[in-house]
Amino acid sequence: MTTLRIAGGQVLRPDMTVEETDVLVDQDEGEILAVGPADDLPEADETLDADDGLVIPGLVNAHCHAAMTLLRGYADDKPLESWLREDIWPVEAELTPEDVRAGTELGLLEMIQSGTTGFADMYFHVEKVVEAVEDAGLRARLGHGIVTIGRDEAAAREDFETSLEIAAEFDGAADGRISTAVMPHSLTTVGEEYLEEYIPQTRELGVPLHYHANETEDEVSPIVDERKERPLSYARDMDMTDVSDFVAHGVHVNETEIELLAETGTGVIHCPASNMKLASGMAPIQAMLDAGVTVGLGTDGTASNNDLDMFGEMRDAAMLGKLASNDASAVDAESVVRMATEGSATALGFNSGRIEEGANADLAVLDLSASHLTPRHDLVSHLAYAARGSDVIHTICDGNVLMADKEVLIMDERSVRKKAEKRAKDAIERASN
Ligand SMILES: CSC[C@H]1O[C@@H](n2cnc3c(O)ncnc32)[C@H](O)[C@@H]1O
Ligand SMILES: [Zn+2]
Repeated sequence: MTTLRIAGGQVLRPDMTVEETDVLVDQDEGEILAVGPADDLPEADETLDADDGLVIPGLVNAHCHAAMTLLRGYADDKPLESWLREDIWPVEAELTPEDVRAGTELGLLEMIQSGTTGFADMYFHVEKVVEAVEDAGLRARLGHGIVTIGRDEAAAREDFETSLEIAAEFDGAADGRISTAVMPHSLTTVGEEYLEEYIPQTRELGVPLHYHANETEDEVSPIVDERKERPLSYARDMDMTDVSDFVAHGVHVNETEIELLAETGTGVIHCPASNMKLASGMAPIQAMLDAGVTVGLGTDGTASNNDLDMFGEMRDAAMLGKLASNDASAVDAESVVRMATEGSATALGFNSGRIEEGANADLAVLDLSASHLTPRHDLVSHLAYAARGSDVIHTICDGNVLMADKEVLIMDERSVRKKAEKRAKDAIERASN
């Protein structure tokens, strides 16, 4: 057995207490072997110094489109519908498989540098996303996003079938770090006839569903007008609210839908920065937490955020949650730290997000010596309100050190950035011709 010790740090435990202790990792199994004082643990093959640092579970970005790093800053300050149709989709139509690979690599680099070790991704050319994740050493639930509106029947069927094939082919890839889901884009961009036909096949395959739901009012009202029922009630009718399923956004949900989410165990991935930037609305997160809904946290794509820093997302979630509830005690520091760790991991079906024996060895270490983290009254407060992705010094996933002392070991940072820069410019140029 090859072992790694993360030594001398303050460690965030699952009950949100912080204790000075060491973490011992079995690198072959990619699991945490033990958490305990240095003197009680056996010697390890390798040691990572966490002195003056805070050891946390690797953050889990439970909804994103990693390759959209290519579109960061390309189209800002517009609402969802026109942003997608006028700006984003025309460029995405030009993206080649190698563009998706380059954009995903850039996204993964940013994740590693900011302490994210796991994520869920909905995109296309997913075989390239798989390659990038395999090489970068992260953990991910991946899927091909299905859109049927505006497509003829053959193309719509092909899209759904691609999603099923991708989910079947890559589930368990990269030694189990990659799992999959079938990913209809949303309840308004995929036709009912296709959901009726293909959701039973998804269930047979045994993978979860992931889709955008109740993101904007404009997305809710056509469903309510046409069907006289709420979107998530329609989703339940379509067998799309299993305990393994998770929806992105859940901004415009009413009390009945919150109950439905809690009863079925369907996860909700809160994306506060995207919701603010696209002016989609304020999700009732405290009400969902009170009802017992599994709530995770995601950045969405970098074209609507504009970064993949989960520390920023925690802060945004806490701030927006208070505003939405008109209550300063709502969505407190502990709640957002839980969302970004255990909540997201549970929604995605990962055995991560907790530093305890038997959990995946997915970890991040922050340098606490920065002026913006001084004094240290409450480290959970610092995680939620004061820390930044750039405070992360070490990132470990599946027991492997991906970044040590801020040096990314798994990819060549400069060439990843250079390649993405060129491919982004070329794709936008092709789209404007
Ligand atoms: C078909 S692959 C996924 C698809 O989703 C688009 N997208 C990015 N952000 C959002 C969002 O907030 N709501 C809905 N759709 C979004 C992305 O551009 C891809 O086309
Ligand atoms: Zn999205």
